Amino acid sequence: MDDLNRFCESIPKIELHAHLNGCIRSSTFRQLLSSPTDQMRFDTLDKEFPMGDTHSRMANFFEKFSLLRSCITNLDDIRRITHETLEDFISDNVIYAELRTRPRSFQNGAIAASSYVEAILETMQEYEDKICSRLILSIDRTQTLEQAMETLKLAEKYRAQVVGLDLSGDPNVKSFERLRPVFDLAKQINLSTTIHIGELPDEECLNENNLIIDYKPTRLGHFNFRTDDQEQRVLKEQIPLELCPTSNLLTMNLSDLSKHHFDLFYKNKHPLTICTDDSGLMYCRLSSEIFQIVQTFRLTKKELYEFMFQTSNFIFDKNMIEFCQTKLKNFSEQLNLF
Ligand SMILES: CNc1ncnc2c1ncn2[C@@H]1O[C@H](COP(=O)(O)O)[C@@H](O)[C@H]1O
Repeated sequence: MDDLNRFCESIPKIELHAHLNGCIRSSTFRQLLSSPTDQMRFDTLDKEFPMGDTHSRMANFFEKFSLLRSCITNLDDIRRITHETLEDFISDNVIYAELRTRPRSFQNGAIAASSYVEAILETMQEYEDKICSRLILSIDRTQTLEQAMETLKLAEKYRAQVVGLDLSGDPNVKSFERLRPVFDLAKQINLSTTIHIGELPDEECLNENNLIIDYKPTRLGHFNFRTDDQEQRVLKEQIPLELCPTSNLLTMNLSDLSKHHFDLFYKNKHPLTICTDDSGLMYCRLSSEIFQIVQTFRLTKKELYEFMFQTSNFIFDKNMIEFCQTKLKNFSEQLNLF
């Protein structure tokens, strides 16, 4: 492993865009789906992502997601996934992580969505001395306004560890306008928000981008497809962007990372963070995502250090900014970096 790669591994890292059920290790998925009749499900997950355009890639992506979610059937499963996800981030020197998930109930509602959230929060708490982790609750684009409101209520109930609200799911479903009242309420109670934006190149998606930018969430996810005007607005408003290289490359159907919009926003000194999105599904780690960016866009060690430092400014739990910055400063002093 070369020096730069090692540096990307050892630098204290911040992960701000990781979907919990997208982080399931494939070995765990296989164990959870242990019945022989599950061969079809294994085959679906093993299928390579199709070549095709963004729409067909996205369809395949979401088919895989519903499979991953289907293997979590009780609270022990979600505790295990949380535990393994945190272990994986710790082994990659991640010091602060915001995980996101859509609350769900089990056994036809006998086990409530609040128990799902509590199981994750308790597991996070067990790891507090090894990694600082916080939870973002996701609203899925297909959900009703009432369901979304329930998620907001859960976020309020567990406010100490739940630090934000996310909108995600199949971008073919344009639902921001319908769900906006919930996001307006989130703003009123000072709950941070992050919204997936610009995941498809179609006109409807571009139209929805305008509504999302008008709302001005705390952070935006991906922003793969956008108009020049939308790009300028996000730059002007300085809305931090969560970029996920492997995931973006795959869904945007880009031949190589040099065409990724990291370049444009980085050159404009825009607030940015590099994230994994779905490390289990994409077989990626945060250090390798960062390494690819550093290598492709020729960032120096100092630039990467500064990049990580600026990322710490827009984590949702503002009480932990100092913690992240101290860890980074200690790292640079130990290595005599500057
Ligand atoms: C291109 N990337 C993406 N775009 C949009 N939504 C995504 C996503 N990656 C993941 N999700 C959303 O997160 C859910 C899994 O996490 P939880 O089961 O809630 O923990 C997926 O079902 C999907 O709706």
